[in-house]
Amino acid sequence: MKLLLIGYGKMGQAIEAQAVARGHQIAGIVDPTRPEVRISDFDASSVDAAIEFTHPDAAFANVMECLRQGLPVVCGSTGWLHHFAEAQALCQEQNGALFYASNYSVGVNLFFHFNEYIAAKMHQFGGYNVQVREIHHTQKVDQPSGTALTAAEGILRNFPGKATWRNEPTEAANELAIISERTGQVVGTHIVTYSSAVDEIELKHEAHSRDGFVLGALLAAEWLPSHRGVFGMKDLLGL
Ligand SMILES: NC(=O)C1=CN([C@@H]2O[C@H](COP(=O)(O)OP(=O)(O)OC[C@H]3O[C@@H](n4cnc5c(N)ncnc54)[C@H](OP(=O)(O)O)[C@@H]3O)[C@@H](O)[C@H]2O)C=CC1
Ligand SMILES: O=C(O)C1=N[C@H](C(=O)O)C[C@H](O)C1
Repeated sequence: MKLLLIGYGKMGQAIEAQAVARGHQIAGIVDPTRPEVRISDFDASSVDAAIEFTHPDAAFANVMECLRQGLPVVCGSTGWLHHFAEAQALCQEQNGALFYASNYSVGVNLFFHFNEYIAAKMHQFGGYNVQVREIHHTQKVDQPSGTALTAAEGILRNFPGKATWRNEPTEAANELAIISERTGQVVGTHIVTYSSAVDEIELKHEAHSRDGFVLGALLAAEWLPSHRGVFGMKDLLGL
């Protein structure tokens, strides 16, 4: 496949290495270090899929540009989902293809799945409070992480005692606390804790490297060109 990489930081560079190892060609790399290369230089005749891992302030414009150029786009950037409905609308209007996941790791998507099941059971039996904690490297610009937000949304859908989330400890029973920590080079750790007066249950995902995110993004890029619409990891993994 011919892939366009948008963003050539930690994820973009890791994706390039695994993509080449899987037999793909890199049709172009769009990044501030290469101002001469633009998304508008590419279309469906030169690129099978674009993979976007940039910055919360850049992702929306990049995704919109890909859709306008008729490029299937796999986006992993976090912190821009307040614009997601606009991207969905353009995708539908253009009969395009957009894939988004706050986390491309297969393990994290199983973690989301089990977390929703546990949240529903915990609420059913009562007596438990719940909290989300995420730990990342100090270069991360958005907070809470996209993954923590997806986990929190899964809890809010299944644990009716919680109505909203707050990115700090909270005493309000109807608020779900998301605690964010930034330290060292931590790739990404997410912990959901259910605690009662008598015990505690923890669901934890710890990424040992970026390889799991990269593999998931490449699987999405290989799957997306034969589909039309807006998709996520549940579609890819059949969860
Ligand atoms: N969904 C998932 O599974 C994962 C998501 N992420 C998310 O992906 C994003 C990128 O992460 P990561 O690679 O670690 O970040 P990095 O900061 O290492 O890399 C981002 C790159 O994008 C570049 N960039 C900034 N603006 C633009 C633009 N308008 N067009 C093209 N490139 C641009 C940056 O350039 P410069 O430095 O010059 O600004 C930098 O080279 C983050 O939002 C992160 O949260 C990360 C890992 C997994
Ligand atoms: O910025 C990162 O590094 C990561 N971002 C994603 C997020 O915000 O959840 C996914 C992963 O945790 C790494």
